[in-house]
Amino acid sequence: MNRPNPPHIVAEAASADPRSVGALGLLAAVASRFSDYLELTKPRIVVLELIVAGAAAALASPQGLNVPVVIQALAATALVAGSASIANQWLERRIDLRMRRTANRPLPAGRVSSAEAIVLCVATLAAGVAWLGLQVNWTTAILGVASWITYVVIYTPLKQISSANTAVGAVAGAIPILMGWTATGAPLDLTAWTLAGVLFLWQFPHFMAIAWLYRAEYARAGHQMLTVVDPTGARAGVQAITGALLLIPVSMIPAMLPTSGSPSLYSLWAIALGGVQLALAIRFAVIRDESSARLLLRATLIYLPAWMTLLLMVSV
Ligand code: HEM
Ligand SMILES: CC(C)=CCC/C(C)=C/CC/C(C)=C/COP(=O)(O)OP(=O)(O)O
Repeated sequence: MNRPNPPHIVAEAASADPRSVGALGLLAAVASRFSDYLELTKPRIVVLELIVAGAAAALASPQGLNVPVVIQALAATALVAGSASIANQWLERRIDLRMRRTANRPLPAGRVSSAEAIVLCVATLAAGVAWLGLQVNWTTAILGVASWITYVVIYTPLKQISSANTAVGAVAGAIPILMGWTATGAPLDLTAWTLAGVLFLWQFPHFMAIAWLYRAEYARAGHQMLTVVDPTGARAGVQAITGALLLIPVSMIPAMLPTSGSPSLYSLWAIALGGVQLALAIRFAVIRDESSARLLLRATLIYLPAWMTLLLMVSV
């Protein structure tokens, strides 16, 4: 809201019709407000969650996807996930001021008020849960509430208390893939739990790289991340490797199930993808410098959509 306009906009505005300036100014104000609200929802995490949930829905519907229902499930999941991130940022609005990465977020920077954030949080949660329950099914709605509670009520305060927070956050982060599955009406079978298992394990290499990159900031904020508890990074390296390693056999399970079309092709690619991620986790654990952490983080962000694409390509 308080961002100054670039000079060319100010100059153009000065010579324009006052009515159009008013309209333009209003439009700019609305757009800026909307972008602050959007930022509160951590949209990039939501988008990746929706990609994996959408892929899970496709995998759960070998007979063909019920597109209108799945689109509604994804939109409603985005509302619930967005609400969780708003609640997380509201709870951490003072703590976030202590980290450069988060200090300019809409709440700590004062661009959005507490009252606005609370209204948005409650409205998106209520709309998302009702939408899921009434238009999709109540199993998916309950999973959404479970993920919201795990993230907001357990994970967020636990960040200040114990490095076990990451495992709890990983549960919250893995639930949306189950939501994509149940949105189709399919029961939670071994394949569904396997997908959730991969997403759960994936978060260890993903986050240990981040925990290393921002270890000084986390320490300043009082967050008990593993790289704060053990500043050498050795334990973070072990957790990154453990997650990346266990993920390979778990990601193999779909190849053994009857729903899989080309098991050997799938296995080969899944081992290759998981292998690259594991190699980078080992490199990070051994070197423990900024570039090895950044490379691992980038690899994790590629792994997930690549693995889901692979699953979709080879499944029935
Ligand atoms: C324990 C669980 C997790 C933790 C603690 C965590 C934490 C973080 C943090 C702090 C960042 C920002 C990194 C930066 O600013 O450089 C980040 C980036 C990201 N995370 Fe996670 N994350 C977790 C799980 C997930 C899950 C489940 C997803 C989605 C499936 C996800 C998707 C992303 C994406 C797409 C980015 C890049 C976004 C950007 O560029 O800002 N994360 N994560
Ligand atoms: C349907 C539903 C409720 C889905 C929830 C999905 C979701 C928001 C997953 C996030 C996983 C996670 C632990 C992110 C890090 O938060 P952080 O607080 O460590 O990140 P920060 O330091 O950037 O705030």
